[in-house]
Amino acid sequence: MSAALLVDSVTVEFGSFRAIDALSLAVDFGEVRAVIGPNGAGKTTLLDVISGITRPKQGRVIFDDTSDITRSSEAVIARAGVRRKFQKPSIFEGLSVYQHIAIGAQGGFRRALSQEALGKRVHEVLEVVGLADFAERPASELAHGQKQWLEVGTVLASNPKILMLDEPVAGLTEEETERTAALVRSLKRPDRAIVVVEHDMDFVEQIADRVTVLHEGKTLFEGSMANARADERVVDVYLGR
Ligand SMILES: Nc1ncnc2c1ncn2[C@@H]1O[C@H](COP(=O)(O)OP(=O)(O)OP(=O)(O)O)[C@@H](O)[C@H]1O
Repeated sequence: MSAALLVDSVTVEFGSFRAIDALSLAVDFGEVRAVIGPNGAGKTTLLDVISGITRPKQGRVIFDDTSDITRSSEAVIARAGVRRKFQKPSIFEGLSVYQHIAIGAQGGFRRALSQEALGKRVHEVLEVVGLADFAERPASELAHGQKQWLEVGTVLASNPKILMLDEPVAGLTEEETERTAALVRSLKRPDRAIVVVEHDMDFVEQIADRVTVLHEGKTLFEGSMANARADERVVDVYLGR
């Protein structure tokens, strides 16, 4: 199996503070990987490095086995198919749900889509994220959970190879969390890797094939969620608190 994403001995420093410390991590195509760990462990910084927002001091990020994206710009990385849903949904005032997804879809293809192809793509995505009945609504009128799904849809519309979700269920109700878990599972594909940062462990257990537990910028544990729960070090620094 080829690695969708290889983080190879990456170090990130902010001044004299080491947020990521010689971290290595490989995510396979077809996999849903959760990255968990206490506040400040370096999870968001890791996503920032992968998406080209933060430059590592050392190390490399390799996409799809061959493509070194360590020094690529955010735009180049996104165009290659490495996409991220940020923690806070970015909703454009005045644009409809449909228009949000359409913007996502147009960003994902090398050539502009025809109106027909675009409409088809947007409707497909609206179905997947459960917002088909809301297409013409102003996105700003959606409930918080629906905004999260809209943001997932906007990213999904570009057909990403690597889909990164930063805290997709923060602030969601139990029912919305269940729906989000079903949504994430439905996005699994043999040619896609999904990386999720989340603090809700029941959600993580439902979606993740494997979890990586970060602590102080290093990997403390990697394996199944069930084994993470049974790992004394993981319980000490994170799960037992
Ligand atoms: N731009 C920055 N400048 C200085 N320090 C930073 C910067 N970004 C992050 N840090 C620090 O790096 C460490 C890792 O932060 P990061 O946001 O990656 O943690 P996290 O695991 O995502 O935490 P949380 O679960 O709270 O989101 C923290 O101590 C944070 O204060």
